[in-house]
Amino acid sequence: MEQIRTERLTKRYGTVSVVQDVSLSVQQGEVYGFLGLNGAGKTTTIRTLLGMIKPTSGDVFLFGNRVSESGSRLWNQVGYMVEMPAAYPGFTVRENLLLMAKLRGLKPSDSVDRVMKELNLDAYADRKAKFLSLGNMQKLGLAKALLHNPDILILDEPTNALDPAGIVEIRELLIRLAKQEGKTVFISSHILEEVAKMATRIGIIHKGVMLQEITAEEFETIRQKRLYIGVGGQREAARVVLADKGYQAREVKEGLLELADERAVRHPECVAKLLADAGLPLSLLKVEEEELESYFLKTIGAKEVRA
Ligand SMILES: Nc1ncnc2c1ncn2[C@@H]1O[C@H](COP(=O)(O)OP(=O)(O)OP(=O)(O)O)[C@@H](O)[C@H]1O
Repeated sequence: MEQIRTERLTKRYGTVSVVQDVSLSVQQGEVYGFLGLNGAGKTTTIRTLLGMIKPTSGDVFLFGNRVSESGSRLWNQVGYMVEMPAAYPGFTVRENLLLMAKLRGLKPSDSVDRVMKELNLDAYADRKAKFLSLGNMQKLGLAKALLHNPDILILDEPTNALDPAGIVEIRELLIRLAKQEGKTVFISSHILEEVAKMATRIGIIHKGVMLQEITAEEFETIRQKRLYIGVGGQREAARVVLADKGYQAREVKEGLLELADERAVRHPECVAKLLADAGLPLSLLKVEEEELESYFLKTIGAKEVRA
């Protein structure tokens, strides 16, 4: 079931298109990773999804309802966090959540206890918001977004201020919410690796334009793999042996050669044997996937070349 859809969404400020003809669709239970550099148009897209700003043209639908025509009813089923969350600084974590629960007309104790547990905020329940670390502030923001157990979660850079442990925690929480509870999660990020670890689908936006939309599986298969071999001081000798069998090798740093062809990546043992037989034993042999960031930048770069 489709939960989020934009149709040729465009937002212009003056003559500048900050978001240009973005069409995307997110099904129930998906974690959609909306990936782009700073200024790519992620926050603007998210704000239009949430009805906070009006599109210049195009449409936004949540649960099949056009956002511009839907009343406040819609927001009972949507949780969101856009940019750095705010909280009442003099209130404790629990008080902030109780207040939010009250505003949402929820039975406070149940929902507040549940989200504090989900986000491991129990230990900070009685700490005033102004004394929280940036990461815990962000968790408080997420807790507020989850308080009413919404079906759609829309989160702008949700792991921005978190430490590595916090990132893993939030990632696992979001995956669980999607997989086990069927929630639909839309998150923006500028870190490909982060998105790749939790998203079922990834949309890459650059300069307001959607460049590519791929599933997590497609992403795994199109990422280039390379074979790295350590040849010590025998670089030239190794190259000659490899070239003789049709392998192209490039030196990436001293004594380390990189082979990009599929034959080498699929059968590194053949490469190792070939060199060992030639009296050139390897000090290292490993297959590595392309750096995620480089894939991201390549995708963006390709667009720039075409433009
Ligand atoms: N109200 C506005 N008036 C004019 N330009 C704006 C306005 N809001 C955003 N922009 C511009 O739109 C572009 C996209 O901004 P947006 O915040 O959507 O990007 P982003 O991908 O979310 O980046 P970031 O991660 O930095 O928030 C930026 O160049 C920004 O300066």
